Amino acid sequence: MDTLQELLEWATSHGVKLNGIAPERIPGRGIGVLATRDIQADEIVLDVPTNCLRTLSTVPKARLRKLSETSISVHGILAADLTLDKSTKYTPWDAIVPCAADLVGMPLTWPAELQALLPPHSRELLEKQQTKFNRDWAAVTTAFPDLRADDDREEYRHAWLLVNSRTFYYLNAALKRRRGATKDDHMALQPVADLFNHGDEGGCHVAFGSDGFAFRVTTPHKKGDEVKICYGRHGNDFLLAEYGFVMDENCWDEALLDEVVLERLSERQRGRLEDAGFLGRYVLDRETVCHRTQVALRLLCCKVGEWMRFVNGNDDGEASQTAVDMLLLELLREYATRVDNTIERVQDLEVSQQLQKDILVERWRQIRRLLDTRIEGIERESRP
Ligand SMILES: C[S@@+](CC[C@H](N)C(=O)[O-])C[C@H]1O[C@@H](n2cnc3c(N)ncnc32)[C@H](O)[C@@H]1O
Repeated sequence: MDTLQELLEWATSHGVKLNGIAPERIPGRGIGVLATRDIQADEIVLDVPTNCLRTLSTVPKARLRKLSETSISVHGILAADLTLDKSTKYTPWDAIVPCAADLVGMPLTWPAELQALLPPHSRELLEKQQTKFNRDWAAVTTAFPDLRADDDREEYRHAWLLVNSRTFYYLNAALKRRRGATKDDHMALQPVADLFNHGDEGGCHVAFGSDGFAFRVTTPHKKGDEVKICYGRHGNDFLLAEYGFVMDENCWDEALLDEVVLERLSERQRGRLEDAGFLGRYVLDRETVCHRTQVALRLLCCKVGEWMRFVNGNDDGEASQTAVDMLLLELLREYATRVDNTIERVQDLEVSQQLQKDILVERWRQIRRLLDTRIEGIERESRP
């Protein structure tokens, strides 16, 4: 029998209810969920009862006790449980989750040379991930000293990435009891529900209650349409770092301009911005730059008094807007040139797999398009 069919039979026997949907393999997106008939808005298409979830409460007690003596995260515990579980309890699920080759898009698996060429926001997220992963792995090897070989680390990293990319927000008594647990720790794995791919808008609304999770479509779907959920309002830098993919159409996409903006600022100017709460996180979205960018650039275009009045909301910035726009144009063009150079460097790298390079090049091209859109906008607006 097909592995997806086996998963469905197993899930159904555990109380999972599918209504008008079925998982299918979709080129470029692994497995996804398709409508098997026309679906009306507001229909519940999937119910996953609590007893089907993999959470802290389903980790065998002895294993959980050993791991809890370390400083491991909930994420790390769930990954350790996936690695150490040799029972047949979840065999149908194990058979369909991505294998190592399917996770090559995840930057955590990339060679350092390629990681170094990620856009700044993705790089920042990756560094946090690396720190968290290293801490979790150290904790696992403290609790289970036999797990030390490189192969074990690879296997654990694979499980850790699965948890990273397919858990849902969940809260139960065990999590409430756990000392120091934060929202980030409220994680549950859900067989079948974890097959929904991400869409930037629409799709399904996910409701979590004491009985489990219910997935309700928010818009009508035609038979054969992919039914998606939104993992959050994430730009492509985030999707790349956390999920290993990017989307051409993403209404939440944005690029970080910190590199080119911060370089222009003196120590003193950085200090002023820091004091005012405006140092860094200069964002360009699909339409314009954020207020933080306007504040930072204005410091380079105005006298300090005028800048302070703008920061305090006592000046609308109209008088300095043209100068700010011209400076922004210069910076965007400069960044566009750097993006082109980075694309060339990625393409010239010999250490990584073609697929990894393709994803990264695609991401930089998306950033280039964001820059071009704004560059053309300013050029158009500034024409007499
Ligand atoms: C929760 S799983 C979804 C099911 C997954 N496609 C599978 O085969 O198991 C999340 C992963 O699916 C893939 N994915 C989700 N949404 C996607 C999209 N819109 N485009 C491409 N890949 C996507 C990414 O690899 C992501 O890490």
